Amino acid sequence: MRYGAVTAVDGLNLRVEAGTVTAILGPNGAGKTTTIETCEGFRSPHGGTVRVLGLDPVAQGHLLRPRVGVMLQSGGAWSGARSDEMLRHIASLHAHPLDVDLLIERLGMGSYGRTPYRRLSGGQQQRLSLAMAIVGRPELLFLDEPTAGLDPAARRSTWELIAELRSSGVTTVLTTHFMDEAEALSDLIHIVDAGRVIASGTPSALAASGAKNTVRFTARAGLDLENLMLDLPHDTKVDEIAPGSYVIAGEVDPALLATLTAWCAAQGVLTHSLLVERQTLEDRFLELTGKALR
Ligand SMILES: Nc1ncnc2c1ncn2[C@@H]1O[C@H](COP(=O)(O)OP(=O)(O)OP(=O)(O)O)[C@@H](O)[C@H]1O
Repeated sequence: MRYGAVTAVDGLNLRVEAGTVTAILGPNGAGKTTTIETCEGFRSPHGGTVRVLGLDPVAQGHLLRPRVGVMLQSGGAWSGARSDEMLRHIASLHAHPLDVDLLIERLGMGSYGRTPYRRLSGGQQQRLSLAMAIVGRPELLFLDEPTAGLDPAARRSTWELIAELRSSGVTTVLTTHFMDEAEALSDLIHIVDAGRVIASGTPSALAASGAKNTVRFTARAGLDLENLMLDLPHDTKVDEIAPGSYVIAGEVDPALLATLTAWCAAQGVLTHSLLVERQTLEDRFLELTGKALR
């Protein structure tokens, strides 16, 4: 997919299994929204093949739209329409919509049902957009940053809703910048950068796939680390990052801990604290995509 001279998505391969939640993560400008909008049929790809529920989203959009729910990153609603009116209108376009009153109650939208869309807060607009995406009982949901701007309670209730939809067989593809959200909700995560998928896996497998875990310990300053390294596996790194504060990076397993404590005992060193830190999904994300701002 190109915008003039900018190639936004380039050779991106991605397959989503029915009934699962898939999260697409990536830095700003990575091509997530472009990918989703191409799957929704809003953009015609300049190359490659896109099939959604077996259909071409552009040529067969009329067959696809009734089966798909879409929550855009912003907009998608008439600025002057009241939120309850809008939701009822969208519901009326579907053959078997959800009960609108129940949905309004479920998403806590009752207090602002008569407020025009343009006067809603950012979080209220988000909730209305989510309601509009699911009111038609879609088989497949595309949610572009569904919880951006939501307060913590609304965020959690959105998570619960997505999990319930999954239990009832709905397939969801979402983008997010919240790593905890991707971890909590998704069966599979794809990390996208510069228009390509650069890593895929379950949340736990992805987090565990990169640089190794670390051990931090404190003890007296100035330990003979070269001597310690002789006992540790050769690809292990040991640093004294501040006087008396040490970090070991490498394949952290029970054998490494046993070696470390045995070495300390032999040297007469008492550790004051010893902590094994697991790499998080966010650590892995930053490792893959870099820490520089774009
Ligand atoms: N309408 C457009 N016209 C020109 N360039 C665009 C347009 N939309 C997106 N781009 C460019 O395409 C690239 C991918 O943008 P896209 O919105 O898909 O990224 P994203 O991963 O969704 O980012 P974000 O996390 O910031 O939402 C960026 O370089 C962006 O500047």
